Amino acid sequence: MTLEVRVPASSANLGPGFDCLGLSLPLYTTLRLRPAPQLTVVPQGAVLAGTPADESNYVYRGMVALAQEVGRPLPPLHLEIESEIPLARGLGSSAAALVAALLAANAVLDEPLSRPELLDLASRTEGHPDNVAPALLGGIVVATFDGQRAQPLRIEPPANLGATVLIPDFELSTAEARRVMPQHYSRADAVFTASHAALTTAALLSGRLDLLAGAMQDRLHQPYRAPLVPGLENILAGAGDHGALGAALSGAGPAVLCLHDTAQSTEALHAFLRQVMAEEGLSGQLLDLPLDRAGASVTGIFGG
Ligand SMILES: Nc1ncnc2c1ncn2[C@@H]1O[C@H](COP(=O)(O)OP(=O)(O)OP(=O)(O)O)[C@@H](O)[C@H]1O
Ligand SMILES: N[C@@H](CCO)C(=O)O
Repeated sequence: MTLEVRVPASSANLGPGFDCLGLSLPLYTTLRLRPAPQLTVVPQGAVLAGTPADESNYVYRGMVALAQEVGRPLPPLHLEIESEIPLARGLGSSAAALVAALLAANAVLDEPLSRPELLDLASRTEGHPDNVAPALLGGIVVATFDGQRAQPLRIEPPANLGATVLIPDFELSTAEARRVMPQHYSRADAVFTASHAALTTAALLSGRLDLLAGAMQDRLHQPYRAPLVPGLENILAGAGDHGALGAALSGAGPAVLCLHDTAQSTEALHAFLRQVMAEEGLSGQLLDLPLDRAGASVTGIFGG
């Protein structure tokens, strides 16, 4: 019998909610596992081509981290991993892989950790909760993290909230996109960003989508990351004039998230994004997606 864990992509920050706000998107990482005489790791499909097929695989390392946390060894396993989430694009591929690993190891070891403890461990491993919390819980999540414990609050997405995601063909690692950020900020930039993050969260919670364009402004990370993402400044400045409710760098980038009203056509927004891509010589894909509301799922049985 096989255990299957499926975890959605996520878009972190939503502009000003750096390291604390994110939403879940319906592209999935799927992990299937069963007992085996010895460890076998099989990455499947084009997205995971080139990822390690041994104990150094990120998913297996996540499983080992949970086993160490609870002081219990993992049995030998056969793991199959596949993913629809492009790597290092700002769509939470590492968070989905980690959450899948922790849920799988927890199931194999008879659930030693609760869901809140799993979120704490995932947040400690990633360093912030804004991808792992929506990956686990689905929907939109705001979360604090003190270095040990995360406090999430899940927000049910407004019914008509959709995402248009521009996914460039190039990779940008989160580590590199964090290196370009300053260590210190002016009080004015801190107040600007905190107030806009609070308004973004309140707008999402109350369904005031008309406030998002003004609310999703940030002075903490996007201005510093813009040189790494051709076209970002133009998209942030112009998406609202082409039907977007708000726009932001997705996670650490280079993907860009535009929120839209699903009752409205996204034709003008796509035309605008394609025009920016052409001006910048940028190749990539545009996807219209609903939000994922269910979060991670675990089905099947390990063993037997
Ligand atoms: N399913 C997977 N199997 C193996 N390694 C993976 C998998 N998913 C992600 N990774 C590893 O995580 C790296 C990407 O992590 P990174 O934090 O840089 O970007 P991201 O998670 O895609 O984007 P962001 O954190 O900005 O949303 C990949 O280059 C790869 O090493
Ligand atoms: N908040 C994180 C998300 C990406 O992992 C960042 O922007 O660096």
